[in-house]
This record gives sequence, structure tokens and C-alpha cells, in this order.
Amino acid sequence: MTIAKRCFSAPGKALLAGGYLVLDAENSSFVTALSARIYAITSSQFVDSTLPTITVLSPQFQEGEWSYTFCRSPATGFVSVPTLTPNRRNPFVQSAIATVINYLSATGTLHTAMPSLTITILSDNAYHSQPSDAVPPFNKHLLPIAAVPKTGLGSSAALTTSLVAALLSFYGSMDPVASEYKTILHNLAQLAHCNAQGKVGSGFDVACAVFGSIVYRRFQPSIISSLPSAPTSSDGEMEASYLLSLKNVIDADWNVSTGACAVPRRLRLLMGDVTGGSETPAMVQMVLRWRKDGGDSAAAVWTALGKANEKLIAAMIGLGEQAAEKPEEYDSFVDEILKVSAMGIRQLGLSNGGRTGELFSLVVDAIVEIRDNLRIMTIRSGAQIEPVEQTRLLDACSALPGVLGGVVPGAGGYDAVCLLVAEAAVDAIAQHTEGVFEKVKWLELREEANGVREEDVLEIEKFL
Ligand SMILES: Nc1ncnc2c1ncn2[C@@H]1O[C@H](COP(=O)(O)OP(=O)(O)OP(=O)(O)O)[C@@H](O)[C@H]1O
Ligand SMILES: C[C@@](O)(CCOP(=O)(O)O)CC(=O)O
Repeated sequence: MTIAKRCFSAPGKALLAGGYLVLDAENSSFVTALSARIYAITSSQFVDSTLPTITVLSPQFQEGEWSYTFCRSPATGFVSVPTLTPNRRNPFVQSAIATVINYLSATGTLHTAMPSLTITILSDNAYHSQPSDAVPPFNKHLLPIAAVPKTGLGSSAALTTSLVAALLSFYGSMDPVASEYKTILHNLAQLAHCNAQGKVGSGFDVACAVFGSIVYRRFQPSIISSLPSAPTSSDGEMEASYLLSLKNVIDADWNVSTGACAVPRRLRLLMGDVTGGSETPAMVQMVLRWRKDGGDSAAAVWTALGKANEKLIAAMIGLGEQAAEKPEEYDSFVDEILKVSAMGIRQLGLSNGGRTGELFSLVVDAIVEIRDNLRIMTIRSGAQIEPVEQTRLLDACSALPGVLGGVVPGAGGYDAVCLLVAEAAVDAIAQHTEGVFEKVKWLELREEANGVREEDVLEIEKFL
């Protein structure tokens, strides 16, 4: 019997506000989902086998094939997932499979007769550096995935989320993208992603892959660190206790905030690749050390940055409401900002009166305050969050008509810049290619607020 193919996809991310602060559960961050997605397509023939296999194919990369089998303990239900391709490692794939299958076993929803499954992964070109602008969709690389330079859009989070969704739908017979299952999907993907990375980050990338553009506040790290590691030798007591803890952790209330917050209509995110690259873990260590040792002055900067982040989030939510509730006032203000720079937009907003103008000037102010505090953190912590080259570029961008401002997203550094602009100003912005603009490449990417979703298989497979 052939089982119908299904396809699930999840988006990449840009953390516009909240880098570093989001590591504390009390701080809010603003993370936008991007049009770049990773797709997971399931296909299977039902063969009732005692040794089912899961094969994950990633045909865009050399050696992109990872196979696993299942060994299920009849006594405890614990499932180990030994690899059948021992010379290849993909910790995210292995962790997603082991986490989902054991959760389904722990909840009694894993069928005893498991069909083998093949999952094909496709990732949009924006996730990896491409040799030229003229590559076909889902371009193929001549190297293994780990050797292809990434662009920092959160490929591992989107991969893990789309895989977890595909596995839940196939082996758990649930609709993982239905709102009642999204929290389970989120918790499983966070756990699988953390285990594969070997650390507990804030999880904003996985939350965005699941829920889309959101105001995110994280879970307590102890939720994940309290779970014992999966047993590696067959010890019935440990297996049973692991499964019970796994079920309790996934079904618990993680208390994450994921309220929707998108870029309002007629505005756009413009992401610029600045071809550099930064070491996020090293920067996080430097910032946290400064925060810990820096006494009241570090605390004051931390608090001021938190307030500026909150201000941006509130103004973006307010603008979204204005765009829907006062469309005429909103549209005529957007027409005006096409002619002026960030500081001009601020002035216009203050003098023009009206709630829309006020909110636009708050957005400009908040971005300025976020950058001011990030630059102080850069100097005091030694971590190159907004290095001077990025300051020059962001200042030059903010002086162009139709630009509300720009930030270094996420951990910052030499990876990228992210501008908030009027949609109609994009072409004119891209005309600037000299001086500080020489190094920046504007990406074919935009915010798309959706998180994980099911796709039409035929629409995606036509590119294969
Ligand atoms: N298309 C894919 N096929 C198979 N594995 C993938 C794919 N995309 C990502 N991965 C897995 O994710 C790993 C990259 O994860 P990593 O956390 O280093 O990058 P990232 O999530 O893109 O980075 P960042 O957090 O900076 O945005 C790859 O080495 C591979 O294991
Ligand atoms: C520094 C940090 O707050 C954000 C890192 O973001 P990015 O990987 O640079 O997009 C770390 C985290 O939240 O896990």
C-alpha cells in the first residue's frame, strides 16, 4: 500500500530586537519569520517490517543521506535509533527522530507495526551562500552540508521543526500544524534542537519556525536541563523513567510567550548580507561576563536596552493596528515617508500629529535607542555587536529616503544588517552601490509572517 506523500515547511528568522536580553526569561524580543523556508516531504510504502528504517535525504548536498533503524524495548517501550550510516553525522536529524518517536511511544500513540519512511529535505537558496545570483530553485552544492557556508537564517531550527512536523504527522497520525498541536510540536522541536546543539539557547529561532513572526519570551532553561539524557544501554528502570520524564516535559506548560507581531503592510524588512561572519557563542560569553561583572553600570545599559526593545515592539503592534483601523491616515503617512530619511520621518511624525505619525516617530526613536545601547555594550563587553563598519553602513542607510532605521540582527557582528523601510523605497535604496554600500548585498528575502505549515506536495516536487 502506498501512503500519500505530505510536505511540511518552516521559515527562517531574523531577531530584530532582543539579542542577548532574550536569554533571560523576563525580556521580550521581536523575531520575524522570513520567506526562506525548509521543506520536509514524507513518502512511504507500507511494508510491515520488524526492522523499519527512516531515511532522510538532502539531495542539495553531497553525502546528504542519513539512515536510522528502530529498536523498541517490548518491556518499557523505549526506542533507540541506531544509525545505519555510521560515517555520517547529522545531529539535528537524529535528535528529531529519537525525540518524536520516544514521545509517541511514551504517550502510547506509536503503532507497533511501523512502516519505513523516507523524508526528503529541500531548503531555499537563501540559507546558504550561492556561487551566483542565477542559480535554480533548491540549488545543488558540490560539498557536504557542513562545508557549505551558511547565511545565518536559522537553518537547523527550520530543519528540525519541519522534520518534527513530518514525523508527528506520519507516525503520530496527528495534524501537527493545527493550533491544538502546535505547542507539542514547539516543545518537541525545542528539545530536539537543544539536544543536538548541546546547549540551551533562548530558543527564539525554533519558536519563530513554529509560530512565525512573534514577540517571544523564552522558557526557563531548567525545563530542558532537568530532563535526564536518553539511556544508552538497556536498563529497564532508566528507560521507563526517561520516557515518563520526556512525556511530562513535553506536555508541561513551558510558559513561553509567542504573541503574533508582524511588519505592518507597505513596510518591509530589507536584509543585507555583509559577507563577514561572527562567532555567536564567543560573543554571548563576552556579553554575559560583562553583564555579570559590570555591576550597576552594566545593569543600567541592560535595562535601557530592554526598554528600547519594548518601545519598538509596542510601536510595531500599534502601527499594525493603525494600518487596519485607520487605513487612510496610515496610507497617506506612508506616502510622505518615501521622501524623507529616518530623522525626517521622526520630525514629520511629531509635527504631523495623529496617532500614525506618533507611532512612526516612536519606531524611529526606538531603533536609535536600541543601537545606542548596543554600541555601549560593544565598547564595554568587547564583543563586536555593532562594529564601527556596521555603524557607518547603518547610519548611511538611515539617511536614505523611506528608511525608518536599521539594526544588526540577532547577536550582531559582521553577519548582516536588517533595515525597516517603506516598501516603495526598496528599488531606490538598492541603487546605492558605492562607498559604504559597496560591501552590502541586499537579499531576495522578505518577512513572511507564517510559521510552520503544510504545503502542496506537487507544487514543491516540481522543482526536484
Ligand atoms: N538542508 C539541510 N539538510 C540537512 N541538514 C541540514 C539542512 N540545513 C541545516 N541542516 C543541519 O543544520 C546544521 C547547521 O546548523 P547551525 O545551527 O550550525 O546553523 P544555522 O541554524 O543555520 O545557524 P544560525 O543559528 O547562525 O542561523 C547543518 O550542519 C545540518 O546538520
Ligand atoms: C545572542 C542571542 O540572543 C541571539 C543570537 O541570534 P543569531 O543566531 O545571531 O540570529 C542568543 C540566543 O538568543 O540564543
